[in-house]
Amino acid sequence: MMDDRPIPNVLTIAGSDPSGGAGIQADLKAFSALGAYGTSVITALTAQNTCGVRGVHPVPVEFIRLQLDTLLDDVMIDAVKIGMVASREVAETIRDALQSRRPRWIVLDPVMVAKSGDILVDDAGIAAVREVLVPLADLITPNLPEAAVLLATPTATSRDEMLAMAPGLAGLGAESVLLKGGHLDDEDCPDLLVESGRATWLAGTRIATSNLHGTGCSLSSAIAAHLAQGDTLPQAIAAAKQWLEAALIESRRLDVGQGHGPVHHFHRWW
Ligand SMILES: Nc1ncnc2c1ncn2[C@@H]1O[C@H](COP(=O)(O)OP(=O)(O)OP(=O)(O)O)[C@@H](O)[C@H]1O
Ligand SMILES: Cc1ncc(CO)c(N)n1
Repeated sequence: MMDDRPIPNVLTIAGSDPSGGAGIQADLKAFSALGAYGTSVITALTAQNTCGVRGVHPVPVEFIRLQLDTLLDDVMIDAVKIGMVASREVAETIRDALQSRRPRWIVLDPVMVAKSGDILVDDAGIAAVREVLVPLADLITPNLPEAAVLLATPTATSRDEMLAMAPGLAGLGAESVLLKGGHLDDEDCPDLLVESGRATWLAGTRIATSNLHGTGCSLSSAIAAHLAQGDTLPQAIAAAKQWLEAALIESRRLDVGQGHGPVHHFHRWW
């Protein structure tokens, strides 16, 4: 059957994860699994596996700028997902590049800590992301510890405490916020969408798996891929959550590492 629908271009600006479950690698897999053409600008190399992070090697800021300018001078980007940003200089470089050639959609995952508990971005980097990049974003996707750091409040431990964070999160300056409830000690996995000051619960069934490496990266990239194809924000989030739930379930077929393994991004294909 002929299919003439145009395929959108999506960009990830993030760090590399050699184990393939998080960072740039997860983002490109999510874009490809969900019908978007993936491009990437790498902000840092990490030496990590499913058990932990052994090293971080930041890409010099001038070379991040060169990657961004070289790509954006040539390729029209429909949606961008921003992940690991570790310094103010990098945050400002990304802001400047995106302001002159702004994609329709900017999704920001405020990455701070890997699933292993290792720190990827220090306090100064986090402050820079909050001040420089969050106000540019159509959507930010903090998990509970990330939301607590962004607001300088204790980490929410219940749905009521998640709801209580909504006004503060809305005040950070992004258009919308998806507060992810994966870290809640709850039999479900509820996420809270805060859009135009309105908070909506998005239900999620908690899947019993330790394959949780890169769930946040994969979700934000899946949302960007759907937005680039014309979905509204609530449609894109619903579709991305449905895809991630199946990717978590089908991760049982993967045998990757001894720690927190990856999700199965391509479960719809193989
Ligand atoms: N065990 C689980 N079962 C089903 N959904 C889950 C589970 N854990 C997390 N999720 C969902 O996955 C998405 C990502 O949430 P999570 O809080 O794990 O992100 P994260 O901590 O940023 O991930 P990472 O840092 O590993 O990239 C959310 O929609 C969350 O509700
Ligand atoms: C490079 C990279 N980005 C983000 C995360 C968060 O999951 C990770 N573990 N590694």
